[in-house]
Amino acid sequence: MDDTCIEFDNVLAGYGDFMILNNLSFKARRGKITLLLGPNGAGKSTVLKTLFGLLKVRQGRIRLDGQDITGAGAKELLVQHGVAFVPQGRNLFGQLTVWENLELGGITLGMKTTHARIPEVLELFPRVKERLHSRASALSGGEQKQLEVGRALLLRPKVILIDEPSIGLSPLVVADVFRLLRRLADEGTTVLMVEQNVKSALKMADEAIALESGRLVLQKPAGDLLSDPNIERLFLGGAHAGAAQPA
Ligand SMILES: Nc1ncnc2c1ncn2[C@@H]1O[C@H](COP(=O)(O)OP(=O)(O)OP(=O)(O)O)[C@@H](O)[C@H]1O
Repeated sequence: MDDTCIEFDNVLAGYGDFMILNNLSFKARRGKITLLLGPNGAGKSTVLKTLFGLLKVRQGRIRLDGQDITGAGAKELLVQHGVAFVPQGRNLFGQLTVWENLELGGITLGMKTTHARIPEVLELFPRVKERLHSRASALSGGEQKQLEVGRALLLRPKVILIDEPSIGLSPLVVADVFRLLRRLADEGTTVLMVEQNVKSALKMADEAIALESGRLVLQKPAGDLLSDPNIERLFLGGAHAGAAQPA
């Protein structure tokens, strides 16, 4: 059986007249964690935004479980196709409480279903659970990221797009977030993630995709890349770091 969940087929997309994804094609498997790598500006975040309908696809197709979703908007993707997007940075309503942020996350479900699901989600995040009535802005960075992931999980998504979840978090919290993503994938959720913390992310991911100038330059099992002696040169010092060394 074909286990492709996400498929980019020759996708051209960008901002205004400036194209960032240049005929990008790749596949990500169902129930796996696929990591998007590449130098700054390669188009990694743009892949997530384009998939989530925030950028227009100028050419090519995007498919989800074989269904053409090209041109679908964020709301349709979220509600009808079960795609959740956790963008980079802070995306909570800081003045509202943890509970209120969760209620807003479930707005498309209706309050009855949302209230029934909130306790399930909180079981995953004991520290957030203890602070239900605190303002979201009063939580630590790690707790806020956990709340954002929890808010996305309320919708029981089949696909999670997550952009640099480790930014601003301590290594211990990053490990918690990665463990959670691993567990979700093992339970069948497809995860497509951008992460600068390349070595830690490769340890928990299944597959790695590398972009350069909006094109696919490599797709490999994450473990193979982790043991590749060129990894430092390729992804930790920028794609051209080796070439830039003085003779
Ligand atoms: N809203 C925007 N308007 C115009 N150009 C943008 C916008 N957002 C991003 N870009 C440009 O698109 C290119 C790709 O950006 P993107 O954020 O996808 O890269 P990235 O691979 O995720 O990089 P990074 O690792 O630095 O986050 C960059 O040149 C960036 O300047």
